Amino acid sequence: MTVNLTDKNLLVIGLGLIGGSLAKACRQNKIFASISGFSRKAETMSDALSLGLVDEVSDDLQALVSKADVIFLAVPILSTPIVMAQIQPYLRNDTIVTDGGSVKGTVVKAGLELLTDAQLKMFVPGHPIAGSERSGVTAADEHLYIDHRIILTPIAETEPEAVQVVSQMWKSVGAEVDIMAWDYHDEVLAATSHLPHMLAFNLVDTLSKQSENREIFNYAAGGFRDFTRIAASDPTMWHDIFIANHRAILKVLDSYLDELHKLRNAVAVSDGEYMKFVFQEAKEAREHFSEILENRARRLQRSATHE
Ligand SMILES: NC(=O)C1=CN([C@@H]2O[C@H](COP(=O)(O)OP(=O)(O)OC[C@H]3O[C@@H](n4cnc5c(N)ncnc54)[C@H](O)[C@@H]3O)[C@@H](O)[C@H]2O)C=CC1
Ligand SMILES: O=C(O)C(=O)Cc1ccc(O)cc1
Repeated sequence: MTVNLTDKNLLVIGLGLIGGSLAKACRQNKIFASISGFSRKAETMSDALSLGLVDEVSDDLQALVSKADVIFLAVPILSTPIVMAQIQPYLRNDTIVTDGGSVKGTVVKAGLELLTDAQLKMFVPGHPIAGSERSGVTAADEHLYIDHRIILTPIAETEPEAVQVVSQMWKSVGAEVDIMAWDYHDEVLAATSHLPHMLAFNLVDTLSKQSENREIFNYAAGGFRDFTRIAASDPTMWHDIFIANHRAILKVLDSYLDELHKLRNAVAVSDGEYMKFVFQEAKEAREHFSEILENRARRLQRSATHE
């Protein structure tokens, strides 16, 4: 079912990479009747206005929230409960509240604690699996979400109609929407996103502290260059993610450390057979992953040509 968003107002709170990109894409594609923006710093709000990301900004959060039909929260994950508490008194019962935070447990918990029963019906936690190491209002990119997945994690109280509106918003900017339970989301993302970021921060920090290894940055190519890109991600955002999802991250980190120790021992005793076994399994996993990605690209291509 297609939902009409063209008579609705979108309010984006947090005008950085994720919020700014959604606002810009929705504005350029004329998805909503109007797009309002709010961010902590006045300078970010005036930049968002002059960069054409939003139609209006204001420091009057009450007025913005009162007229919003859909509110997208795109602030660091530990700031999300604070912002939710600020907007809650002004939410209408038909205003949809959604977000883009990388950890869903914290957002779901905040919603359950702060929102009324009526407001919970309109609560649709979400997470775009799209982004980069860049942050801030100037990083906003209207193409960011094209062909990327968005995970929505509605709770038992969420009305299907609210999920439909949020799905429609994301599809309108070129994304694909998946629905998942919030706790499963946090476990999956701990493994696929949070652990790799931890390894990148740790590896780049470790090597940069070894003065004799400074030279290696001059020769950073291929794999290590990718690690350095990820290690340039925003420290506040990742501080919040590691605190918010620590239980799931520790679980996957511990099993990773066990496997790393086994590989270390194989290197120590030159157990080539074990090494080859691990490398071969990893290669096969990557080939399987590439196949999934290619099939997905073909599927997206087919649905684009049929539209
Ligand atoms: N950067 C990425 O690649 C991705 C980030 N996310 C999630 O999206 C959310 C936003 O991340 P980014 O856009 O990358 O961060 P960002 O740093 O680019 O933007 C965040 C914005 O929120 C503002 N802000 C912070 N606290 C605020 C408050 N209390 N009230 C109002 N505004 C406030 C900041 O001033 C900034 O303008 C985070 O929860 C993050 O986990 C999700 C997917 C990808
Ligand atoms: O830059 C990268 O490689 C990313 O992985 C971006 C990213 C960061 C955080 C998320 O929650 C989702 C995507």
